[in-house]
Amino acid sequence: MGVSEQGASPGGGARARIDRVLFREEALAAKVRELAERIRQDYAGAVGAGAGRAPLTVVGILKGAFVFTADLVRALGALEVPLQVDFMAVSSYGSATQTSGIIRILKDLDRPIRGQHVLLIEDIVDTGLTLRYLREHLMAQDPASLKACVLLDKPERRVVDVPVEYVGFTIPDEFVVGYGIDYAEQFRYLPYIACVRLEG
Ligand SMILES: O=P(O)(O)OC[C@H]1O[C@H](OP(=O)(O)OP(=O)(O)O)[C@H](O)[C@@H]1O
Ligand code: HPA
Ligand SMILES: [Mg+2]
Repeated sequence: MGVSEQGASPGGGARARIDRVLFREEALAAKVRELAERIRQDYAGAVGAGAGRAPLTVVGILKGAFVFTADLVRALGALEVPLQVDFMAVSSYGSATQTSGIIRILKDLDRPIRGQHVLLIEDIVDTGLTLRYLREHLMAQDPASLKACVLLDKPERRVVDVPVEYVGFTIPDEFVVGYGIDYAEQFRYLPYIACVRLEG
């Protein structure tokens, strides 16, 4: 496994090196299947067409959640959960390991979500600022329901309270990369999740 990968940051951040693997590909795949099964059970009878039902729209948050979203929607599809996929792109970290605290919407939803069940998909909840912002933004559009599914939860760094209905793994206060998650745009392509060590 390429745990000694190394790269200079094009975004001007420190050099970064993969330190240790937290979750291997197999562990991530098993967690995705487990989350999909929980979601299937919770939404049974509520999504799709027919009396008392509403469509389910999964909203993947780019860029960090692009891999998780792709895997989760396919796991839900394998369980025959009908859904539509939309994306938002937001950013607040730039090339740093500390949030700027300013969340910028780079891309909003393509289609209205009014009256639909919305499942927001995030890679990580850290300070909670991004998720809180997104929940408020989506709730203002009057969905039938709104839940969040987050692969990684780093509770030690939380600065705002925000509900998270589905959590994959709880992790310690370390900067992580891989499986869509970056440091200064590096390492998103790694099939595993690892801690990164900054040098210089
Ligand atoms: O809980 P928070 O402290 O707000 O941090 C979590 C957010 O930070 C990262 O996104 P980032 O802004 O780096 O953009 P990206 O998804 O394009 O990598 C991550 O993907 C989450 O969206
Ligand atoms: O640990 C992290 N890694 C990458 N991006 C992040 N955004 C919030 N926390 C993290
Ligand atoms: Mg993100």
